[in-house]
Amino acid sequence: MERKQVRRIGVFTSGGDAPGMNAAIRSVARTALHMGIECIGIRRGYHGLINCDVLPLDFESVSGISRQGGTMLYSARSKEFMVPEGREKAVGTCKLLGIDGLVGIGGDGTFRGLLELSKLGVSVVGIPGTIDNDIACSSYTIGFDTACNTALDSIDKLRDTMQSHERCSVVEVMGRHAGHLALYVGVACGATAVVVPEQDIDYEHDLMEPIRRARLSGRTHFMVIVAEGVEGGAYGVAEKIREATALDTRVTILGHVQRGGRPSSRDRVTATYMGYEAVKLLAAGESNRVICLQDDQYVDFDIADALSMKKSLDQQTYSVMRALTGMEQVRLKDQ
Ligand SMILES: Nc1ncnc2c1ncn2[C@@H]1O[C@H](COP(=O)(O)OP(=O)(O)O)[C@@H](O)[C@H]1O
Ligand SMILES: O=P(O)(O)OC[C@H]1O[C@](O)(COP(=O)(O)O)[C@@H](O)[C@@H]1O
Ligand SMILES: [Mg+2]
Repeated sequence: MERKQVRRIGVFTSGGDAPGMNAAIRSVARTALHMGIECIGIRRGYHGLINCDVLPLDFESVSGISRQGGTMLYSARSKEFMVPEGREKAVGTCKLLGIDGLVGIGGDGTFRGLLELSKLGVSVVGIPGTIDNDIACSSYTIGFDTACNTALDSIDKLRDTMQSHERCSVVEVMGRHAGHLALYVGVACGATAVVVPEQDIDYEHDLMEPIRRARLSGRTHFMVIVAEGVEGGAYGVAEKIREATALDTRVTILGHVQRGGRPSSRDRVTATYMGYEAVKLLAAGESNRVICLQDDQYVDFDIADALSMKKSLDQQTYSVMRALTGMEQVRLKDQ
């Protein structure tokens, strides 16, 4: 059977925004135009798809957006799309506009939505865009690098005042369910300890002892990084430290500041490649794929397979962090 020609595609951003999403939008629009395909921007994620909130994209309308944080198409979390009636309306918009394929830029939730749309006959491709870096089939998600650098800028500043006042800083980094960002930031800032939801720790051995050892060797300020998803969050961890060590402890929740700012070169370039690959797949008649980075290569993966995998914490990075913070030394001495 002859394949239907792809003449018009849609692109949208969904879930938590991430620096680099604009570069992905630009790449999708320009690659499509380059291939003779029309590109329609859908605003406000699945909410916009349900309500036909659209913005046709031409070559000029995506000019100069790569250097901007956020997303020119806005992002949203849509409850209506979670029920079949909402999804039927979204399919109705695709039919009304004659959309032959959709590129969704977002995280795991967005991909679950794409999978549902594909079951209703819409061709879909996902691009991983989230500062959480929690998509199992891809070693990298757009926004992670910029978010790490933003967190580091703040932590470097915090260090100055913590050093002056000889305090213990407990910094909460984003990640509802994932500690990738916290771990990476912890290694980069030379933290005293890092606490993530994926790894149980023995607070006395893994947190209080490294602090005491550092104090004994002359250090008078401490930096503890906590992922948002850890039970009790940064406040819970700070309370434990205060009780066990009587240190003057201060909590900083970095929050949404981590999601903003000018995207780094890594995020812009990765987003550009992924946008290009996504359109190529749709144009070739493919559907139900996620663009991934694996061993420095851009590859694609079945969405259902991608969603069935859970991304575990990088054990090499975790081991390096433990060795350098002193968390591991305490254990070895005990054995
Ligand atoms: N299981 C699902 N079925 C259909 N749509 C979903 C599903 N999970 C999430 N979505 C849609 O995707 C949106 C974004 O998901 P969310 O988890 O908030 O962000 P992210 O895509 O960044 O992980 C949700 O608001 C919802 O509209
Ligand atoms: O913007 P909101 O709704 O406050 O959500 C905050 C959450 O979004 C994130 O920034 C990104 O998560 P998603 O990519 O899954 O949307 C998480 O790190 C954070 O826990
Ligand atoms: Mg998510």
